[in-house]
Amino acid sequence: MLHGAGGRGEPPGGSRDRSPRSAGGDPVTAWRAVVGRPVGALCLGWLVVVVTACLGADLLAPYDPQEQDLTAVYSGPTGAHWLGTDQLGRDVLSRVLHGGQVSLLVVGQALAAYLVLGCAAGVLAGYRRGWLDRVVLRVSDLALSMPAVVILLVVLAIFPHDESAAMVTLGVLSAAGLARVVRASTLAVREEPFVAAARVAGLSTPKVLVRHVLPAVVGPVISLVALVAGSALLVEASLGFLGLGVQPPEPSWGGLITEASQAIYRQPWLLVPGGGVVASTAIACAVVGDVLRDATDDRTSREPLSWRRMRTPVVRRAGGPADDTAVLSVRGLSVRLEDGTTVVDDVAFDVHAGTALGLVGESGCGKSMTVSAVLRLLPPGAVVEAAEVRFAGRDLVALDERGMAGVRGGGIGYIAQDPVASLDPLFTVGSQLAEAVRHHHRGATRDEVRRRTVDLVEAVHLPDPKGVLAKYPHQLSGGMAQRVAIARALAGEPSVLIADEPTTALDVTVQAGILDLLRELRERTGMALVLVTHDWGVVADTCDKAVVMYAGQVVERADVRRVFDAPRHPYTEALLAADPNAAAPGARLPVLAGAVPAPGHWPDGCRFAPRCAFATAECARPVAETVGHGGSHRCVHPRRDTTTGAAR
Ligand SMILES: Nc1ncnc2c1ncn2[C@@H]1O[C@H](COP(=O)(O)OP(=O)(O)OP(=O)(O)O)[C@@H](O)[C@H]1O
Repeated sequence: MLHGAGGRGEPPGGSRDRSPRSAGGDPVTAWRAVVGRPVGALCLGWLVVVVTACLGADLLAPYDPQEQDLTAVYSGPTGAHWLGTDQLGRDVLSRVLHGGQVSLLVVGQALAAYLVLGCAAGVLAGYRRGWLDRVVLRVSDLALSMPAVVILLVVLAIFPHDESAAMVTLGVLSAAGLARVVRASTLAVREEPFVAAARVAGLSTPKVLVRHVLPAVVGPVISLVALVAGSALLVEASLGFLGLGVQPPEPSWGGLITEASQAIYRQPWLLVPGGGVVASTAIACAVVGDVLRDATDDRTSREPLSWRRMRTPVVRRAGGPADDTAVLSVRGLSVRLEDGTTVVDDVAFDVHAGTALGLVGESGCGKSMTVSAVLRLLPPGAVVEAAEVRFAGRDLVALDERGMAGVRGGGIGYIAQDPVASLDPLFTVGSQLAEAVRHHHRGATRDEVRRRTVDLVEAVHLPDPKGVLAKYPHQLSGGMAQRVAIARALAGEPSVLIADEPTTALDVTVQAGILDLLRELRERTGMALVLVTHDWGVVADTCDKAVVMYAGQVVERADVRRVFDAPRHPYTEALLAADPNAAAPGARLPVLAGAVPAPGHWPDGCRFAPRCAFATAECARPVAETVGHGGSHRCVHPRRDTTTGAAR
């Protein structure tokens, strides 16, 4: 049966632009990717030449495909017959071109059935769910389990030599695979806020499907169609070769191969034109499909910060020495994007084994970029500069890409902002956890991998581990998905776990459960935690130290208790005052007016000055970090240190 392959990949690590439209669903981008790769362009060019030549056979073929010349049988290539002649002296080039018309027509019929049925069933099942979804899944299971060749033989027994009937049947049977892929893409896109918004806006279901859902699945579909076209062509040629398809003297590519095989000792050359055109066209379809799949694969193109886009260059710069007692110590870390804007500026922090560090700040302050820079998982074109990133005694700045690949997941685990989006909708939890276990425990037996996946699910306290392993990501609640994401991050037994907003999308009770789990894992394994958050409640509950970021810089760093009791930077103070967790019932919640300036528009002096109630002319000068009393701040008018009484 003809199945398109779905690529597998490591989980994405980023958070920006989750729209499936950018998930490689854009056909223009996909075709550009094909043309941009020499092998893709070559194969696409070959397909265009073959299809055009066959469609224009009436004009291009030098002879009538049936015209015989018994004085020139088995002639081999000559000036008059470029590809030679066959046993009846017929021109082989003309027969290849006309035969291609027949073969491509029936392949086209198979693809039409494949596309119409696969897309319609997949979109309706994924969008409507319920009984329709169950029926489509059962029917596709049935179709996938049926031996396609036997069914084709039955169809050809009922409709002798009717290649169209056989190929349409093939398309229908193969559509089961497409329906499943389209269903999975539709399931993902139907939960997108823009689809919900379209529904709320009153768009009818067909309009929502055509305008919002179908465009998102176009990318995977065209790559599958190209892959399936190659396989269908081979099936058509095989039917012709077996004498079950188009009958002589009508030319077809399969028939040409049969005729050539009968004259293999007399004129071996004859096998080259027929066999060559079938093989090269099928290979070209497969290569184009493969390149398209790479270009449209969610897992490679969805996230700018994906695990696959990890060739972020790193440049060493001058800066203070790392703290050797910390498991992760960062000094002078900056991130510059492709357009030259700096989004993270000279950040430093330390995390010790068994402790938790909270990276706090408003949205856009550079928290996610900072942790992504440590892992070197940044958007294409971004550059990391660092004096030192020391992890477990190793200098990560000196590591090449191979070395970093070993650190990711194994040494430093990462949990992305959106746990559901980081799980592949096409595979069960079990297969995704097993993939992570196999990656980190090379050589583990099947039983060991299975045991370890169950252990991981148990470690994150998910009830009924076997049931959970059999589930697909869309069957998990947000809290379950987050626990699965944590389990997968634990597969490599990391010594540092970075969690980017691990509780943002969860309700309060589930949030508390996840934080308890992270705390318990830290205590049990001695792993260090870095939590990226804008929620002071998470910092208070889970962290030992806090690093407050504003406009790409660290503005304050101290023990959590100290930050809560006596914040030194006015930004920290204002952020704490605006924290709803600490608000007095009935009292108005103070609001921090204004917004974080965008990168590239940062003031020269203190970046917080335009929003600061205590700013003076002094603040227009660059402000250095002041270190002391177990912390640091970057302010010329720090708030009173109530723990010592010092104004500065
Ligand atoms: N892929 C990207 N391309 C261009 N700019 C980006 C990209 N990702 C982030 N930025 C910019 O970098 C800056 C820092 O973003 P970052 O995501 O690190 O902030 P954050 O503090 O983690 O915010 P949030 O809590 O919203 O994730 C922002 O101004 C953001 O617009």
